Amino acid sequence: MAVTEADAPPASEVRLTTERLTLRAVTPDDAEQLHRLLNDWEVCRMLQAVPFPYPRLIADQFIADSVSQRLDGRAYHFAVTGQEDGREKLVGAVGLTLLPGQRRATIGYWVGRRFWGHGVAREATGRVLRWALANLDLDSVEATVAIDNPASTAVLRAIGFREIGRGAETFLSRGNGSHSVLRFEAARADLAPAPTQSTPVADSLAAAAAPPGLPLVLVAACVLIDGQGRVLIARRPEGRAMAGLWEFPGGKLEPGESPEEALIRELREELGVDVARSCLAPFVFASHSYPKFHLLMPLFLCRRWQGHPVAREGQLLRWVTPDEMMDYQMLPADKPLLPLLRDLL
Ligand SMILES: Nc1nc2c([nH]c(=O)n2[C@H]2C[C@H](O)[C@@H](COP(=O)(O)OP(=O)(O)OP(=O)(O)O)O2)c(=O)[nH]1
Ligand SMILES: [Mg+2]
Repeated sequence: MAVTEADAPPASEVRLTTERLTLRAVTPDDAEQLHRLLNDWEVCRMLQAVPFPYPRLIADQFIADSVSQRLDGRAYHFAVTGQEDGREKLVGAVGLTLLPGQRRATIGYWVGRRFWGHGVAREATGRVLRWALANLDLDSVEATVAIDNPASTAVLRAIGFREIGRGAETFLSRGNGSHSVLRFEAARADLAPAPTQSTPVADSLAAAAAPPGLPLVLVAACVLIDGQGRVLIARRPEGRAMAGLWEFPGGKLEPGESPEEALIRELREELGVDVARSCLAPFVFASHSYPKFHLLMPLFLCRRWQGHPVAREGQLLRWVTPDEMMDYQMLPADKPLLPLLRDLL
């Protein structure tokens, strides 16, 4: 998919933090510590592609490969570091490898033995997973765990991975033959905090309009159209439900608001632009059942506004032609609307 991230920091420079840890690109300076931590039978025997003993030369080679893979966007190997006596200390690594052309990736991780039992794998791997689903063109991430590795299985389940099957794989450190493994997968819905709030307006309509049991959520959204017939789309940022998917600017109605009022407020909050009510033309609406709520979303068109749209809420913005828009992974409710928009423009 031809989605360039020119206005986002290049993924090769990504540095992620958690409460206790920093995750950054592996560099040649990590080789010595990495070799010391990984050249440990208890660590190696759980990793498929790591021999035991683990020669220093292979550590150097792994680091050189991971630098070039990161630059090409093929894989992201993070050094997981913590602070000890005021100094940065390597504690483990997390690697994410993209499966070309598939919107899927595999993830793997290890933690040095002396750092076991502190939730490092869970904290670091969960962080990379959330970043990846929000910022790379992915819909799911897979992991494989040796059947005799219950600690790692628990890590994956805690992060939100689901078991999807069993299989057999070779493990370099364990010699010939294949060994039983469990396969896991995590998609956006396994991570995202489900949006639960609905407005009083929505609540009062819910019984009539939504499928049984699903609260109705009212959202107003807008297609901003520029002088060249391009439309503005936004990528939902990390931390939001369905992060990483693209949408039209807008948001939920607050109590007492009309859709137009909500939209004028949202466009100011999200993009810093001012829109007059008379410049909002109703176009179509989306009616879509998500797992936890039913969405009813009027979509307006707008060709005139004041100010230059800027991302005020950490979202990524993109002006796209209607044809280009088809290459973006839009929110599920928006998909039926796209051909209508393309016909219009
Ligand atoms: N803005 C917008 N929301 C959409 C679109 N398609 C679609 O399914 N939605 C859904 C995603 C969300 O569940 C919901 C909008 O909720 P939101 O979380 O963005 O709402 P908001 O901007 O008011 O943000 P917040 O204050 O609740 O954090 O509508 C779309 O094209 N634009
Ligand atoms: Mg919004």
